[in-house]
Amino acid sequence: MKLRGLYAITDSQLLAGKFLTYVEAALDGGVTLLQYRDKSSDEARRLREAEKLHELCSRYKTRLIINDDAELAARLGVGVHLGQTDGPLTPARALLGSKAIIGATCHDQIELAEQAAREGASYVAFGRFFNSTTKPGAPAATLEMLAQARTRLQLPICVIGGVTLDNAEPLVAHGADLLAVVHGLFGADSTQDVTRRARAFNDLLKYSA
Ligand SMILES: Cc1ncc(COP(=O)(O)OP(=O)(O)O)c(N)n1
Ligand SMILES: Cc1ncsc1CCOP(=O)(O)O
Ligand SMILES: [Mg+2]
Repeated sequence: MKLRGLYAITDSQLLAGKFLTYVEAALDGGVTLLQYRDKSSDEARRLREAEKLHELCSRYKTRLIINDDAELAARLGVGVHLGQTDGPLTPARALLGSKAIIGATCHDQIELAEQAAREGASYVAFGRFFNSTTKPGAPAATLEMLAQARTRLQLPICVIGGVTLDNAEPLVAHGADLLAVVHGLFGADSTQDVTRRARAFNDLLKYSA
């Protein structure tokens, strides 16, 4: 399976009161991966929301990824995204099986990505590339690092952090396969604009590979 396209990531604050309508609008425009990212510890709500997203993703044939929580991913039979402090990849792979999509945060370090590849990651994520209101303190990565990573890694490369329609093109030109976006997608004023943005992100990835 080729992992290339828009990687939409939910944000519980930004999507308050419009969670499912905005997510469905994005799916309508085309989403390769959807990540459920909720940093709260309300486990019951997290399970409920993840189940709803799972249903929606099944309808749109989009793969769901759970941020941070391999146990919840296993419960739903979906993928997981793990940061450097979210637990090791090898047991997550054993828990979720060989077909699950498992992503790893690598900040700006190609060595972390090479290690993640050895441990069975399905894609590696670098960033933040731009200022991010969602995660302002994330370590900064550069286009030069991305180009280097492209030459050294066989895995799909995901880029994250302040990605918008106005700044995504150089990321694609330097080797990104997946554009991971929160505000640049869900910060729209209407569902119609979310769908338009999703289509436009996908168009950026269509013609180069
Ligand atoms: C696609 C993608 N890339 C990076 C991250 C960041 O993961 P992490 O460093 O664990 O930070 P949190 O998102 O958990 O705050 C991500 N979630 N998704
Ligand atoms: C989770 C995460 N990791 C690095 S930046 C970031 C936030 C991405 O959100 P936005 O697209 O709004 O900058
Ligand atoms: Mg994490």
